[in-house]
Amino acid sequence: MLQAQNLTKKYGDQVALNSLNLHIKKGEIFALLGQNGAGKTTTINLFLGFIKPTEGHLTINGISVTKDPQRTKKEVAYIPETLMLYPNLTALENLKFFSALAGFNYSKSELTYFLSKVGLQLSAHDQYLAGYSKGMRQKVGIAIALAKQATALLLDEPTSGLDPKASNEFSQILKELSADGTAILMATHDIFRAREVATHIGIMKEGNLVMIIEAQKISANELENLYLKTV
Ligand SMILES: Nc1ncnc2c1ncn2[C@@H]1O[C@H](COP(=O)(O)OP(=O)(O)OP(=O)(O)O)[C@@H](O)[C@H]1O
Repeated sequence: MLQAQNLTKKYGDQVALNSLNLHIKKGEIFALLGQNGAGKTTTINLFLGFIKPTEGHLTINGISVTKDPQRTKKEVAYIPETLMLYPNLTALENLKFFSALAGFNYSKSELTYFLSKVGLQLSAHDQYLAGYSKGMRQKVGIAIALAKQATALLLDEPTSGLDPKASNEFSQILKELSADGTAILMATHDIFRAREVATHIGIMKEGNLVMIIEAQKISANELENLYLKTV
């Protein structure tokens, strides 16, 4: 689903990402861990087509991101740390707008279904986003991903600033999405959350993916120790 082969990004002499090989399959959640500047956001931005690789190839659902960016943009949904939604529109209006941009014209009951599926209570659907908490806005972001029928979801530090309950709820929604077949790539600094939600964890250091771990095979403590030894 999400595939990178020898993917490299350089800024002059600075190697932001060095020959990354990665394959995230349908239904997998891959969490990227690593210190500031390790190359996590660079990886996500390359998949989004925001930046171009210096070398290597990357595909989403078999489609080349560099050769056919318009098609790959339709395949992915993106949730950054701070989601850019319209504060003066309601959740329903935001969802209608962004799904229309992706070419979908949903009825109100379909839009309501998506917002309810991500755990937004009915009374909030008609409220302006200006009054939403960060956790509620992130849920609207996931609803947009659902409405877009995205095959892959990319997230950059999505739970940063969320309280533990909101973060837990968000993780449960990610698990449901992956169970429905979405491939998920997530950059995070939250080791505990990564172990809890991901199927695979990659540790990055200085532009290199130095280790891939199956999340179920390691405890949170072991992962933290491994991380501290590695970075
Ligand atoms: N536009 C740019 N010009 C020059 N160097 C850049 C640019 N963007 C990123 N870099 C460099 O690439 C490297 C990787 O950065 P990246 O943002 O991918 O790290 P990160 O792992 O996401 O870090 P953080 O945890 O702080 O978000 C860093 O050394 C960074 O300074």
